[in-house]
Amino acid sequence: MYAVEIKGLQFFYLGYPTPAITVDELFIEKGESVLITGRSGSGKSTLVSCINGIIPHMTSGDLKGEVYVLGKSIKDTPLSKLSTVVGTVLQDPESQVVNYTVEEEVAFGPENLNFPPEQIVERVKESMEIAGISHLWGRETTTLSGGELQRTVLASVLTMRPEVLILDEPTSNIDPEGTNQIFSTLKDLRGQKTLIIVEHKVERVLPFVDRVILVDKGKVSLDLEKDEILEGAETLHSAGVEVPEYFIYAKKFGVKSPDLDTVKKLIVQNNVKLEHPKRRTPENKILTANLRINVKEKQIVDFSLDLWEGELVAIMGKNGAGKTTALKALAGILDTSEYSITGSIKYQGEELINKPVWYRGKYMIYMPQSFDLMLVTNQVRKEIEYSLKKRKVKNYREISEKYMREFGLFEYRDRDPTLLSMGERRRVAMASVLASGVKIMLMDEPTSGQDYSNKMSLGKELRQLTDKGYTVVVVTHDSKFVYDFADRLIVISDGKKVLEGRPEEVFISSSRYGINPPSDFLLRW
Ligand SMILES: Nc1ncnc2c1ncn2[C@@H]1O[C@H](COP(=O)(O)OP(=O)(O)OP(=O)(O)O)[C@@H](O)[C@H]1O
Ligand SMILES: Nc1ncnc2c1ncn2[C@@H]1O[C@H](COP(=O)(O)OP(=O)(O)OP(=O)(O)O)[C@@H](O)[C@H]1O
Repeated sequence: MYAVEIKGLQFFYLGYPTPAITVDELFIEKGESVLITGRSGSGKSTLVSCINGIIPHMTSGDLKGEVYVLGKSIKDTPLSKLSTVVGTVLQDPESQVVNYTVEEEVAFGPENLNFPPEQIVERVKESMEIAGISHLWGRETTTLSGGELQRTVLASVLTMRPEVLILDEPTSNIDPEGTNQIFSTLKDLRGQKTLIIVEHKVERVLPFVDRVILVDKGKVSLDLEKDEILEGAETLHSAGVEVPEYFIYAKKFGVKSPDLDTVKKLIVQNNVKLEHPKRRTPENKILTANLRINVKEKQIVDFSLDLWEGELVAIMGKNGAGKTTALKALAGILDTSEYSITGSIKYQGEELINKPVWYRGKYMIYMPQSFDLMLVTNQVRKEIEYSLKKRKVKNYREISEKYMREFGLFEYRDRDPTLLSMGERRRVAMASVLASGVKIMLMDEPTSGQDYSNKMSLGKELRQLTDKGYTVVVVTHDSKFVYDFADRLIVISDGKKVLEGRPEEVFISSSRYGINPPSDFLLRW
């Protein structure tokens, strides 16, 4: 029996004439680990929704063909039954968490199925251990960091002991070291578990899978054994998937398997010159901050930060290191009834530590991972004018037009921003932030869940902003993005700054803090 068997599948979302996914035949063996990759919107999530039964049980549309999971037809099996054989960790963990404490959340599935209490406790302990969150027993789910939340969802799926486990972009919020630990553990369960991992970043997941499937424009366009990956490198790259540079060189040099050391030797032998990306050294320091943040007597951040005009600074660190808390404290949006914040935040000499958020908003703003949370109106034009009017800018119509043109939004000026693509929504949010007059953008994980081309556009847009003198701080787990675009990298561990410098300087010793250097850096080092 196959773990997954698909024949003649087509799915049409309600009201759409073309199918979002078409698969003639696809078989996944029991115990196999498969990576499903492809650019944003290619149909990956639609495909996995047809495997876990979200389609057709929770999504309206027309499903043609057959999908069997461990012999059960997804059409004829209710979701409550399917959830015991196939578990899914979604990209957006917040939407999946419903309980007050971590252990309640993890126990939720087996409790609903009326398992005996001793069995529930045993399963909860086991899955919290696998997900690396045993220390979070008793914690309220609303106080968790993004990565801790994603691990909680993973544990809650594992308690059902599903034979097929689907992870939709599991590395988007989990730090690289954590991702490796989780995948290694899951791989040890081989033979018992079938793993289906949806991910844009092939390199991250490749060590843990047997097979790579590319979905492009709603169809499976490559289905390769891991050893054949180089044959598909260019196809993957042109389908918008992030493929490391050494794969492309390996293919050029006729190397059979993508081995970084072999490729490095050949680069030297062939006299290929590879440089690090250009960094800039800005001159005007604009901000000096020292922050100590406590919650319930426990110090979670003790951090100093200097910022210069026109630079792009990246902050990296393990899950729970204190990155989000530090950014929110700078912007003045941490709830002071819960967190105690002391220290100093000086913007061009002016002390802001006791100033309210609206006042600091003149200089800096916190942008959450989901830009959508920042959109307040139903028209692109109004969105940008709103920021200008708040600042009482008189010629707001003219200036808003200027911003819309700059951000390539003019043709969408009358559209509802929430109905635009992710890239377009991001540009609306950035334009309205700049229209509000800020000089420093504090961006929390803007690279998370973005495909390669979206990340490249984001990097280029941020570069254009820094060229104009804006300062951008980006919290991210994506070391390739940092290597490609940041001028400076700061690593935080346990709330403290432990490394700082140009990305290529920091990556030399970042592994000890759980940050794996990107292979593009290693190729040049
Ligand atoms: N509920 C829906 N109703 C209508 N169309 C949808 C719905 N969900 C997805 N689509 C469309 O189906 C196509 C495939 O989307 P899907 O979410 O499967 O892509 P994806 O490869 O998983 O993308 P991402 O990497 O961004 O998650 C896209 O064009 C998308 O706009
Ligand atoms: N209200 C709270 N009560 C207890 N602990 C808290 C509270 N708020 C934050 N923490 C803890 O403080 C630490 C820092 O959290 P923060 O969200 O800043 O981490 P992060 O570095 O942004 O992590 P991630 O990469 O997972 O998003 C975490 O261990 C978190 O659990």
